[in-house]
Amino acid sequence: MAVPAEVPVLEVEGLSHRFGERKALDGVSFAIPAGRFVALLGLNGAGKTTLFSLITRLYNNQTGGIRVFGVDMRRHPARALARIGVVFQQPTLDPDLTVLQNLRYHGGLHGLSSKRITESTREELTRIGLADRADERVRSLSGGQRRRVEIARALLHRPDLLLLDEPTVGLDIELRRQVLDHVHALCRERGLAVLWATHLIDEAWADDGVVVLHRGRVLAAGPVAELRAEADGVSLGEAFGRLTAAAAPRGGAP
Ligand SMILES: Nc1ncnc2c1ncn2[C@@H]1O[C@H](COP(=O)(O)OP(=O)(O)OP(=O)(O)O)[C@@H](O)[C@H]1O
Repeated sequence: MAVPAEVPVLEVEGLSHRFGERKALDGVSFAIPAGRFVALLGLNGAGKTTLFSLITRLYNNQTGGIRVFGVDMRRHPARALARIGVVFQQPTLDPDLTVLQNLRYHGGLHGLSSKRITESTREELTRIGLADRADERVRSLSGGQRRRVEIARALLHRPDLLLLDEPTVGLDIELRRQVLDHVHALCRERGLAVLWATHLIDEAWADDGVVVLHRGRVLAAGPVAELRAEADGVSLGEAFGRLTAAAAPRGGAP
């Protein structure tokens, strides 16, 4: 179905979430258009994983709305979720299965036909340069290769939005750069919208978008360049530091 270019791939509006007395998210709003890489920057406990859990419907949103290409997550969860791919914080590949078996299993869970799984796995493995490792056990791959297989797996059903929750944890500098390069290329070449949660400032590049999440609130959202310009041209790290330092501590338990 053709979608007007102006409809954001992801719209989050006024989203709040509590764990008992603890407010983990407080009126979170932002949008991501097609082809955009957006870094969700936040310190530990900022609410990044809670936000991902709401977007992937692990939790029901209590207040506010989530729309994927205009499809309301609460009213039409299956339609909205079908357009999302997710890479979790913790590795979720089975190390004793081969790369291909891991991918085929996931494709089956998404209800893809055997033919479509074969086509998609071939395409994705070629894209990440691991087509010749398809029949090896995941255990024999490096950390960076495993991460790329997880990204390939998340793309098998051809989603429009890719969510990655701190996907470079445990990777060295070179592997981190490779994974970042790979995901940026997916945005450019395939028009994928990406939400990349991280506490590492340098993972947001100059041309990316950024959402600064702090203690459950969005302190800033927009292009990295705009955020820096508003802070008199300082680095993103400095701008982030100023924003979070200026934010008044919230009442109640953090
Ligand atoms: N299941 C839960 N029950 C109670 N409190 C929770 C639960 N999950 C998260 N929280 C709290 O909600 C807040 C946000 O946590 P969340 O895990 O979303 O942050 P985060 O930005 O992903 O942090 P990290 O970078 O450490 O993973 C924290 O105060 C956390 O303690």
